Amino acid sequence: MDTLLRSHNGFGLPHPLQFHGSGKKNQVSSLLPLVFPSVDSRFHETKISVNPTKTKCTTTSGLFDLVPETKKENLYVDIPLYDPSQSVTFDLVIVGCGPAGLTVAQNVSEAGLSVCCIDPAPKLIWPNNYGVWIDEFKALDLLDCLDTTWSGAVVHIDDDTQKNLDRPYGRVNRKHLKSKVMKKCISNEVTFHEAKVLNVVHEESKSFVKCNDGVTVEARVVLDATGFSKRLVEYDKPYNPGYQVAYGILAEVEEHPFEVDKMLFMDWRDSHLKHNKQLNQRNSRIPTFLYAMPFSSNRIFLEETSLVARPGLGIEDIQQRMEARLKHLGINVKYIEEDEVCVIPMGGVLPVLPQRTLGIGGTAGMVHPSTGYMVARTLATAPLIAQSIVNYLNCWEQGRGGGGGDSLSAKVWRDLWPVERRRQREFFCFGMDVLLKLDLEGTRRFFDAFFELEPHYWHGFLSSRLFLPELFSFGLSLFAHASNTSKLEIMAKGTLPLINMSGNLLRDRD
Ligand SMILES: CC(C)=CCC/C(C)=C/C=C/C(C)=C/C=C/C(C)=C/C=C/C=C(C)/C=C/C=C(C)/C=C/C=C(\C)CCC=C(C)C
Repeated sequence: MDTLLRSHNGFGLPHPLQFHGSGKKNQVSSLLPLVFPSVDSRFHETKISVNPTKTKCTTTSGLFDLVPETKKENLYVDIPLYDPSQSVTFDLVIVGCGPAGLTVAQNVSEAGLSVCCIDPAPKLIWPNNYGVWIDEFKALDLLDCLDTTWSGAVVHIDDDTQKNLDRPYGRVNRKHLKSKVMKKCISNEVTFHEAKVLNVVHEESKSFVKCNDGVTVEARVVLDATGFSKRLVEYDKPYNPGYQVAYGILAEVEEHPFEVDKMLFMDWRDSHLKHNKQLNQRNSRIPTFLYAMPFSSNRIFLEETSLVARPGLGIEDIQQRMEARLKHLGINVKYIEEDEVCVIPMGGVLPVLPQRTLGIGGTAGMVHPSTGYMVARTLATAPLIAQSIVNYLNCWEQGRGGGGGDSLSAKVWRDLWPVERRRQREFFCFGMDVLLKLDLEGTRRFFDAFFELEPHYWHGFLSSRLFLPELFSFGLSLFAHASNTSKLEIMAKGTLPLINMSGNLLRDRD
C-alpha cells in the first residue's frame, strides 16, 4: 500500500500536524519518503525489529508493553560514496532514498547519466508494511517483490453485511524491493552521500545542494523525494490536508478468526465498543476500521486505521480502539514482532507548479487523496519522470530546447502533473471531502454502495486508472447504487465539495 513514514532519516517536517484528542500540536519528528512518520513522544514510534527480545503475554491487556525496542535493519550492500574532494557536477541529485527516489535513480542512471542520492541512511530498509493489488504490481513486473499474496479481500460493512472482493492482494517484500533497486543503482554507478539536506541554491545552469555535514553537492537537476517532509519543494498556499492515521502490529497470536487466504481490507464492525460509551461515541463520529493481513493461523498483521480525518485522530485513541477490538475478537497476542505508526497527509494543495526543484511521491502531492495509497502509483510514475529528465537533459546538452534549468524543470513538472492527472486529483479530493463528513453509519452506507460497483469502476478508482469523463460515470454509478439515505447524504454533504471541484476544474484549464 502506498504510502509512508517513520523513523530517523532526519528530514524534519515543517508542518505541525494537528490531531484529534491531542489538544495540542504535534510535530512529526522525522519522515522518510514513501514512509510513515513517527510522531512525538506521546506516540509510539514506528518500529522495525528483526529479532527483538520477545516478551510473553496471554491477554490483550498490556498489549503495547509487548512492543519491542526499535531496531533498524540495513541492507548488507557496499554503496559507492560521494567523494567531496572531487569537484563533480552530477546530472541529477536525488534527495531521499525511498522507493520513488531510488527508482528514479535506477532509471536515470540506466540511461548513462550521473546520479547522486543523498539520504542520512541510504541502506535502511523501508519500515512500513505496504499492501498492493496484485494487478498493479504485475503491470510493473514486480511480482517477485511480494512476499505474501491473498486470492481476494474481505470488507465487513457491519455485523450483517460482508463483501467478498474478487481482487488478489499482496504484501510488498520491502527488503527485496529495496535490495533489487539498490543493486541496479550500484551497478549503474549511482553515488550515495549519507547526510541530511539543509537547502538548495539554484543558478541558471546548476544547483548546489547543501548538507548538514558541510558538504555541498552540485547538480544540473535536483529531485526532492523526501516524502511528506517536503524538504525542498515549495508550497505557496496554506497546506490543509486530511490525515490518514493508523497503528499496526505484526504479531504472533494464539489464534484469530480470519480466513488465511483472504486479506481483511476493511472491517467497520463496532460491536467491540458496545460496553465502552466514550470510545463508542468517538468511533461513531470519526470511525476507524481494522485492516489485517493473516499470514498463518497464528501470525498476522493488524492495523487499526482512520481512513481520513481533519485534524487526524490521535494514536492513543486508535490504540485503545484496537485493544478493545482484539479482545472482542478473542485475539490473544503472544509476541509483537514490530509495530508501526502511520500518519499520511491526504489531498491538500499541490506544490508550486512549476518550480526549479523537482518532486516525486509524497513531496509532489502523489498520495491518492481518497485512499492514502501511493506506492504502486509512484513506482509506475518514477520511470516516466526519469525518462522525461533524461530527454530534457539530452536536449539541453545538445543545445536544443533552450532555457536552462528553469525551463527543464517546468517541462518535467508538466509531465508529472499533466492536466488529466490534475483533474483526476481534483475528483479524488472531492471524494475525500465527502469522506471527511461521514460518520460511522454514513461511511458504512457509502462503502456498501462503493463495493457494489462494477470492478472496472472500483478497481480503476482505487488504482488511479480512471480519468475525468469516466470518473463522472463512476460518481453517477456510485450514486445510483447508494441507498436512499446515502443518496440524500451524498447530496447534502457532497454539494459544496462538488461546487468547489467544478470551480477548480474550470480555473485549471491549462
Ligand atoms: C501504508 C501503511 C503502512 C499503512 C496505512 C494504513 C492503512 C492500513 C490504510 C488502508 C487504507 C484503505 C484500506 C483505504 C481504502 C480506501 C477506499 C476504499 C476509498 C474509497 C473512496 C471512494 C470515494 C471517495 C468515492 C467518492 C465518490 C463520490 C463522492 C461520488 C459522488 C457522486 C455524486 C455527488 C453524484 C453525481 C456526481 C458526479 C457526476 C460527479
